[in-house]
Amino acid sequence: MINNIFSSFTISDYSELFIFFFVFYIVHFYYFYLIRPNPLPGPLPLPIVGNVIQIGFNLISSVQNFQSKYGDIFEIYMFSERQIWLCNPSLVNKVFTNSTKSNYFRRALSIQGFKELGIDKVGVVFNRDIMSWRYNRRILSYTLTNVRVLKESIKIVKKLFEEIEGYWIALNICNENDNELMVDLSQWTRRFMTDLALNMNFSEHAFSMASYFNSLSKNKVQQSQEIIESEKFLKSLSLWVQTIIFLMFCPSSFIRHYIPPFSYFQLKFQSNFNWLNNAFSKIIQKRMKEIENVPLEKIQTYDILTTLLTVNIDQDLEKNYKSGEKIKQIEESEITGVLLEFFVAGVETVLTTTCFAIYYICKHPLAKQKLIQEIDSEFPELSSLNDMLNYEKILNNLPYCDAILKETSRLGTNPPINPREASIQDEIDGHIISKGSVVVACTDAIHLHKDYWEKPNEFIPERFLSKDDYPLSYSQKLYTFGSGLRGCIGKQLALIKIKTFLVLLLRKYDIELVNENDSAIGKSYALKVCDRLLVKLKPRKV
Ligand code: HEM
Repeated sequence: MINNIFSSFTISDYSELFIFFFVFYIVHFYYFYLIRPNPLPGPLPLPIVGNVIQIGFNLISSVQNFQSKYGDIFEIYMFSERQIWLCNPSLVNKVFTNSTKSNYFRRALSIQGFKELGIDKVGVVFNRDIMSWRYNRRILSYTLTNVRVLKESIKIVKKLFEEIEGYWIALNICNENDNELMVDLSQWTRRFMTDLALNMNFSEHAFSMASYFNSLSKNKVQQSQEIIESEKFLKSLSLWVQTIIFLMFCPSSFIRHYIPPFSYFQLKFQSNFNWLNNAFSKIIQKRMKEIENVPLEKIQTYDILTTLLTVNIDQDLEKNYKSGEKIKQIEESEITGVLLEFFVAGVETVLTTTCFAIYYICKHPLAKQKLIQEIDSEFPELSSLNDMLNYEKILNNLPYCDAILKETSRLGTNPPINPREASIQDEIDGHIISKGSVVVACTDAIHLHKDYWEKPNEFIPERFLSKDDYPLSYSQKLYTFGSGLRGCIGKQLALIKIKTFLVLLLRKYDIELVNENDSAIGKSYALKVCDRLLVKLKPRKV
């Protein structure tokens, strides 16, 4: 019977049917939109895509536009998901609380693609299993704040800085006439921080600086098998970061698997993920064998992998472990997950902060001068600079450098938003937040809020030093590393890496922007990025 009805249909009947269903869908969509519970101001969503088209390719400026139109709290539809965006420090206290009873404990990343790869159950960043997250976080916090690991990071920065200087010298930076060299510091820093992360994670030398040097110089570093392998590994890691972004912004499993070109990317990313897992597994197995029969006190490598593998026999951790539970060894699949996360969370953030800081001090000569004075007075002997660079000094004796980094990351907040999920029904600023809602702390907007920051768009590191001139408690409103239970566990390590790099660079080189009008801060879809930082470097004569 139904067959008979359809077979009698003409093309115009099909068109009318389509139009009918389409109009029905639109009316249904807006009817339910208009009667939604707990409405907030916000842009009118379109069916299926929500506000994605209004946001376009620039999330950061869209937040600013929405904030100026709708105020500090508004709603956005990412496809069909309603999200509540918060752009005021007074609204995010609950999100960033330290309380273990936090209602916003889970990061809002219930993403089908993450489930398909299994990364929603390992590590910490994307882990949605609270028990496993809690266990991993404790072990990782211990690892990333371990004094031996932090001291080791200073050693590796020094070693890699010697390597980078070698390339600069070969590129003729230090010739006798003191000719200065023009370098794109964003490219060099990208390679430096990537090699640093690989060194820190595995104690394996990486070659992305060498390979970059080869692309610039006629006198190439020998293209060994190691360089080629390392390049392959680094490309694969960069694809991995793209995988995460792809999965976050293309949530539909059907589209990813069956609709070109998404299906092409899905396949490419999946096989890259398999390749990386395999590569990590080989490294982990090899290291396990190396340390198998060595007593803990004899182990001299303090990279992150070794620390994770020996965590169950480390007495310091046992002492800190209050619950009395026995520490079990962290599993191989977990270690792979964790190390992959560190590349997503800990490379781009570190390198952009470093580049932005250099950019801002070049734009603000007075701040540069104060920073150089601080560094010179702390590390007076250039000849013995390497011996003087120690953990305590880097950590505690550079308050102006700390203020510069705070101000830099306030203006260049990365990531600019922090999405969390409400675990129970709650209330923020008199608005009901229903269970499961996604609440987004817009940290970039918070850091530029005109009611909370004096001259919010200006670079004033002093605001983090002087309580008299700047009466508001600024540091408490700074969420560059997040805050509370899900706050960044790599903060100390990141600061040590960046500060050591800055000390070495500024103690040895005069640095200026090639073009004063260049802006180092570019924008990708969801991150502030530094694609180009052209500077002139000249060895200092002190
Ligand atoms: C300047 C550099 C860095 C910045 C600006 C930064 C920023 C952040 C932010 C904003 C969060 C989210 C916090 C929250 O939700 O409250 C975070 C989380 C995290 N970061 Fe960083 N980070 C940096 C460096 C690093 C490094 C070097 C590592 C590791 C090697 C790292 C590992 C992590 C991890 C594992 C988390 C997730 C913690 C959890 O979910 O429990 N970060 N980071």
